[in-house]
Amino acid sequence: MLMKFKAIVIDIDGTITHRDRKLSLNAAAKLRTLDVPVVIATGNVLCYAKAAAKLVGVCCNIIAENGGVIVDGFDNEPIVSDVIHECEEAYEFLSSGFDMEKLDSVHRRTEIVLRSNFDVEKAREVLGTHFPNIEIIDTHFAIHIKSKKINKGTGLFKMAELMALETTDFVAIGDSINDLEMLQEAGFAVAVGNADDFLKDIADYVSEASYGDGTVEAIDYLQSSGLI
Ligand SMILES: O=C(O)COP(=O)(O)O
Ligand SMILES: [Mg+2]
Repeated sequence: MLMKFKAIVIDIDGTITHRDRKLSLNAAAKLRTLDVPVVIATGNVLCYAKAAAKLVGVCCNIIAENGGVIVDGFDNEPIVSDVIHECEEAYEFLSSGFDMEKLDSVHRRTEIVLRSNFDVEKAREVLGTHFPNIEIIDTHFAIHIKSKKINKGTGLFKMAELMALETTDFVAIGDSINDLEMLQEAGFAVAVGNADDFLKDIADYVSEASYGDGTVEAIDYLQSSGLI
């Protein structure tokens, strides 16, 4: 029997936006029509993700800060992972040698995010083995200093529990490195056309179209194949 997936978990930047982060109206319109719940999973802070979810019209189960912050309902208290201290220490360690500009630091609770204006490879080298639980990732939209213990995959695991679903009940859609674990954890993985090659390699479906139009194409495919 054909597997019917019960929910969708979807990235924001690069997946329901254009290259310049403007919302893809096509993707928003498509997501709004779905009968299955749509969970937003993003590297952005919770208030940004909540506003995006509300405006797109999917609301309101959200995985923010790459899994560090999770909320199941617009007005509920978020679950916040206790991982910021080591990220702060890694940032302090690096900041004397690099010209780093923090983004959204007032609202960010579990990771440090930086503008993409410094040599990330070099920073990883300098970090070396000093912080074994910390990684630096580049989503093409920002640089994240984050705990290795947290990602959108661990976030999806918690969210699935909150929704009384299995992670394999989800279709996951994304575009970059911070979506990797989520796509691996989900029952069906979609990479949009602009996605990194390593994401396309592990995806069950790779859209020809890029950005928001890639999401529309993938959802059309899921619907016409009876997968959702
Ligand atoms: O926060 C980022 O760097 C990218 O955000 P995204 O996870 O919504 O693509
Ligand atoms: Mg993205």
